[in-house]
Amino acid sequence: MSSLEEPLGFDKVPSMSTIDRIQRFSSGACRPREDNMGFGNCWIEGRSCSTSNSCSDDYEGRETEIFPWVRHTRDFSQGDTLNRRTSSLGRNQVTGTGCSSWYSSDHQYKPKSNDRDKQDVTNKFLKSMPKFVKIVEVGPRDGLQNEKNIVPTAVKIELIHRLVSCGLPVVEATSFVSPKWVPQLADAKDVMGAVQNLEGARLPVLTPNLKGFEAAVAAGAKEVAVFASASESFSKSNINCSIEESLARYRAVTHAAKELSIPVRGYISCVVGCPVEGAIAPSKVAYVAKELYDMGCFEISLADTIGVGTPGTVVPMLEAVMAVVPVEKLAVHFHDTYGQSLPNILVSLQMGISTIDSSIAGLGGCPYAKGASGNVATEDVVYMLNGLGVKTNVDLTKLLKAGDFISKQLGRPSGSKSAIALSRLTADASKI
Ligand SMILES: CC(C)(COP(=O)([O-])OP(=O)([O-])OC[C@H]1O[C@@H](n2cnc3c(N)ncnc32)[C@H](O)[C@@H]1OP(=O)([O-])[O-])[C@@H](O)C(=O)NCCC(=O)NCCSC(=O)C[C@@](C)(O)CC(=O)[O-]
Repeated sequence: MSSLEEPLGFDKVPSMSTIDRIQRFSSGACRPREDNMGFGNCWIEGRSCSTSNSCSDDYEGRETEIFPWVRHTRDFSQGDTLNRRTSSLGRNQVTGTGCSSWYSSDHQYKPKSNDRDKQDVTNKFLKSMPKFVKIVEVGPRDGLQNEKNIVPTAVKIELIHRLVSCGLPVVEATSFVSPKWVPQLADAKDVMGAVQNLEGARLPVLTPNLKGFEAAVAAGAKEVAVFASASESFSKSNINCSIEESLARYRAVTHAAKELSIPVRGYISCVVGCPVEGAIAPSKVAYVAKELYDMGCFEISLADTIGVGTPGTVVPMLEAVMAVVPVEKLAVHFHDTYGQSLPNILVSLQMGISTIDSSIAGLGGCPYAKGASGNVATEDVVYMLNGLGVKTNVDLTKLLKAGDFISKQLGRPSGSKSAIALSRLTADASKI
């Protein structure tokens, strides 16, 4: 068994208990870290991209807007069973019409008024949640870059349209990388050309160097992402250069992007484990994060490329990164190889992160990371966030349809557990 086949656990990090760490970070989740605001210019964040969406001020006004699942007043006698169930199932919320089941009010947790201790526990773990989470959908790019059979361009374009119509604020469209390295996305120019004027979502693309950046801009991209690694070995295998060389390339990209007022997101791969090097030190991740932030990336997405992280390793990694980059500039990107994505997302939320990457139907994987499986499924993330009462502005019913569409195109079942469970529920309901 390689070291990576063992879950990376809490025993690998120094003293302080996980709960202590979570508590330390959760109380200040909404506030900028004044002690760390002195570096890293934020020039790139001019447009509508709100990364401070964990703040309730930011959110308050939006509740009256377009959160379809927030409303519980549909007339279910008219047959809107799926919407009813998908909008309420994950939560302690009862919208039922007589069908008594495990999610009825009998099963809600209701602390008694004199039961302050229990109420304190609930508050401790749930009150620190951000009010709103921005989901960055990476399916069309991360999801499709690893497919054995190349997905037709028209299907990619249709998928992007469907995802945007779900209310997802960001849909990563494709990559302007070498077609020799990633033939699956060799049609980047055609995909971008077809969606560049699509409204309702930002559509960033991956660019590994200046050549890719120029091609992306020429094709109509209005936002890009660069992708570094916390592991030397992975940097070599993914982009054929060292970490330092990659940072120099990305400085050239962010410089060119600044001239054109194009926002640049920065990814860091292998933030807890690398397929070659094993466990990665949090300090290495923090180093790369600070470099990307200082060169002007408006957001840093921390990627557990091979999905080996557990809350035991994710918490200290986030702690190290949050010491050098403000929490509202961070996103998390989990692959679900060991089924750890949702617990990892949960602790990330508790630590104040409010931007989550995910992929429709759990598609995904990196062609240069042996053992990397799909990303956490967007449907599962939205289901959990609904359950926590955290807003996303994403319509789960439409999301399920988009997941169904791409799963059928790929000829395999969805990788989303929520999608599978909810589709059974719909099938059962239609028999009633
Ligand atoms: C970075 C390179 C290009 C270096 O590749 P290289 O071979 O070292 O590049 P080079 O500069 O020596 O050039 C070789 C050839 O590639 C061409 N070339 C050079 N750049 C480009 C470009 N942008 N677009 C198109 N062509 C390009 C260049 O013009 C030349 O063409 P030739 O003269 O031989 O005909 C290559 O390694 C590459 O494309 N790697 C991309 C790998 C990749 O896309 N991986 C998956 C995405 S990252 C990921 O999934 C992780 C993430 C983000 O999701 C987070 C996580 O979960 O970890």
